[in-house]
Amino acid sequence: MNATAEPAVVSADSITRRYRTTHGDITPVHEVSLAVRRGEILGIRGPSGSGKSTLLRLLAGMERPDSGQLRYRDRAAWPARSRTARYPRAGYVMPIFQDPSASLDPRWPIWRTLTEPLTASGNPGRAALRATARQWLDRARLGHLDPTARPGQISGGQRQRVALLRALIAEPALIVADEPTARQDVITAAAMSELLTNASQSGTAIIVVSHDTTWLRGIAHHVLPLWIGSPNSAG
Ligand SMILES: Nc1ncnc2c1ncn2[C@@H]1O[C@H](COP(=O)(O)OP(=O)(O)OP(=O)(O)O)[C@@H](O)[C@H]1O
Repeated sequence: MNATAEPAVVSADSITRRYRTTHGDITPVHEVSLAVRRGEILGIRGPSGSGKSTLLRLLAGMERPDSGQLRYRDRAAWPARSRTARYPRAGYVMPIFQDPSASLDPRWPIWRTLTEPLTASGNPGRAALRATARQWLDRARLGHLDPTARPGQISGGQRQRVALLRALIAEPALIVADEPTARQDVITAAAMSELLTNASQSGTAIIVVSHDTTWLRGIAHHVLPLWIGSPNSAG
């Protein structure tokens, strides 16, 4: 099978998500179509309330579209009547949320959070895991952090970088990241760009939401602009 025939890591065909609120129905995601292949980075931008986070939740399989088709590789993501999305394998998608606390266990030291995905296929030992964690922390300009610190003992921006590192170490097929640079300065945002670009060059498909259009244009192969209340497509 050649690269062009390979199915997209994730594709959406006219997906729509509607919420019922006390003020009536709202449809933050309306007939969005896109496809992201191995090694591609799709950027998503749009004004506040245009449905960026909702779309990421749909693409990560955390919420089911009300209509339209979501596919992982060439399989429907949501089997009929299923309450959970169907992934081709465990760890297929790694989401990185705006609030990184959601993906970091407050009781665990950073080194353990980072290297936990590596212990799924055997335990290389605490010293080796700590050394690996330190190497990754260096790459995100976090080499000065105490790897035994808990998430509550580091800053919000540092937590966000730790959440990104955790996702990268897990080597998923797809990363969806919501505003990963929102709390970063220019230098750390550049370090995150480099990490994401390296991951995409190793084959990871990446979907990233950002308000920072300059940063997004620098990193993404395509950018999908969202507006409030209109159909969108990309890929
Ligand atoms: N679970 C929900 N129930 C009801 N309404 C929701 C729900 N989730 C999101 N919304 C509404 O959908 C709209 C889009 O929200 P969403 O968070 O996707 O926008 P966004 O583009 O990510 O915004 P921001 O840039 O401010 O983070 C908003 O009006 C929001 O209030």
